[in-house]
Amino acid sequence: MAAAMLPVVAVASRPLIALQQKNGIRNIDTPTAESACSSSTKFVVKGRRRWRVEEIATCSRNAGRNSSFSASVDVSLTQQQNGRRGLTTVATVTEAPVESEQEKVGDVLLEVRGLCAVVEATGKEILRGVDLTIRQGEVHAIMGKNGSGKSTLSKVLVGHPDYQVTAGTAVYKGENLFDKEPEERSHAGLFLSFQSPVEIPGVSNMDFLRMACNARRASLGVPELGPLEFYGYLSPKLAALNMDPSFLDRNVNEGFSGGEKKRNEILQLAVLEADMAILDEIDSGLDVDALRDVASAVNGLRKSDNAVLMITHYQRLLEYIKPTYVHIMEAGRIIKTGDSSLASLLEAGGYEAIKDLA
Ligand SMILES: Nc1ncnc2c1ncn2[C@@H]1O[C@H](COP(=O)(O)OP(=O)(O)OP(=O)(O)O)[C@@H](O)[C@H]1O
Repeated sequence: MAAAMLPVVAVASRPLIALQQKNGIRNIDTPTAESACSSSTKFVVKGRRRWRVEEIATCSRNAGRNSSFSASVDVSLTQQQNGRRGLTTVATVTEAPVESEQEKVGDVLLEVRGLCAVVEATGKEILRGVDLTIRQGEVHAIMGKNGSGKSTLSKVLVGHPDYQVTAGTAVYKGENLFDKEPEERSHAGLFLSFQSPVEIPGVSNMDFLRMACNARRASLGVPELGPLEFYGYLSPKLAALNMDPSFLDRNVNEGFSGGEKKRNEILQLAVLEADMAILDEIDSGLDVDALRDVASAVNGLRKSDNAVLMITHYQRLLEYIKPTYVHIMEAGRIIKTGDSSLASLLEAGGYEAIKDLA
């Protein structure tokens, strides 16, 4: 039986996160996971009865996502009967990135586990076990067929009274989100832009925005803004959205066109400087210019310590606001997660195209 102690060369010291044995080689022992990829590591290769392992031929490394590396360990073998030489890959090793090379990964902002929710009035189950982790600095997009539960998820997270949580957890900034009243969630920086923003007759947009802004500032322990100061704070945000100042004097969303309502939602987001913005179909009903304005305003608000969760049906929005992850929701669950290529696949081939993806 061939057995050899093989030095693995030229692989930096990184924690081993996966070792896959190839080509019929069994029992590749690594001393410890930690040292598996260090230059002094020796693999014990057994199991090729008629082949003698000569030496490591190559040990190549490829950069992968998140600065991880995969190493392919090749050895040259000699067939004992006839001396024929061959080359085979005996293992692929996936290494975690060393600390200095790691992309900055933000702290977890929102962690949802096994979330189930029903319509309060009827008991109809809509969410059937949603799992979702959102870190600071990330943009998540949720796509899915009509009626799959996307809006319900966003409304449950902000505490909409139409829904009752029946199972699961949601931890936001380390605290149980469901222990908080909707208002407290908002003060804690959770923001939902509604798919169909409501009109508030009798309340001027300016007063509404200042009230919301000051409530958030009070909860953060920073001084409230008077009318003049607030106008100074608001003006650049209004300009970023290409909104006419006359919108401030009108009642909240009253008589606004669909696109104007969406811009107004993002103006609210900008004023509140939310940490976790949930944007439910902000692209619906927007003309091309409005979509660009709204998307660039959202991009302008992104920081390393906040995050965005957007619900959309179309890849178009994701061309402007680049997602870190794209999730597909079906029947009240997230059934697939990937990068923006998932949205491209969906756009090209519909939901049928992603049905069979692993
Ligand atoms: N308050 C409610 N009362 C009754 N049914 C509801 C209620 N809220 C949601 N539903 C139902 O739950 C399902 C999911 O609705 P939801 O709005 O979350 O879907 P969605 O994925 O956002 O759909 P769309 O892409 O069409 O906006 C739908 O069948 C909807 O009719």
